[in-house]
Amino acid sequence: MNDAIIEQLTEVLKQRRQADADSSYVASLYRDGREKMLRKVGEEALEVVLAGRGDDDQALVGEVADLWFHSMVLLIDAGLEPAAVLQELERRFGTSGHAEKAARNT
Ligand SMILES: N=c1c2ncn([C@@H]3O[C@H](COP(=O)(O)OP(=O)(O)OP(=O)(O)O)[C@@H](O)[C@H]3O)c2ncn1[C@@H]1O[C@H](COP(=O)(O)O)[C@@H](O)[C@H]1O
Repeated sequence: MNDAIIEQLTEVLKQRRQADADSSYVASLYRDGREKMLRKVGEEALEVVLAGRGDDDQALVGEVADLWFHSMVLLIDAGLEPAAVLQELERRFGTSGHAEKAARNT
């Protein structure tokens, strides 16, 4: 498995800002703008929900990959680094969700 895929894909997604929308799907998302990206994220999230109700493991993995991919494009379009999400997960690592929520309410 390629552990560096998020980093590598991030570089490709940034390079695609200069690419031709006719030959690059990512460039076509940048061209079509934020609303198109948000619509894709919403669609892919729904597809994750539908696949999660089914029993096709590969379909679920594929839909989550589509959601992660489109979320990465959104983050880059917003001037953020996908790695920031990894850092946030790392920051949360080891803190129980219940404990974190209780700390928020005190
Ligand atoms: N990981 C992905 C990736 N995952 C999903 N997709 C595309 O996301 C699109 C969305 O899937 P849908 O089923 O919703 O497609 P659709 O109905 O054709 O989409 P719409 O017409 O509704 O926009 C499909 O065209 C998929 O091919 C991706 N396209 C690109 N990448 C990566 O991005 C790189 C750059 O891609 P290009 O910019 O196209 O060269 C590629 O080398 C890959 O590494």
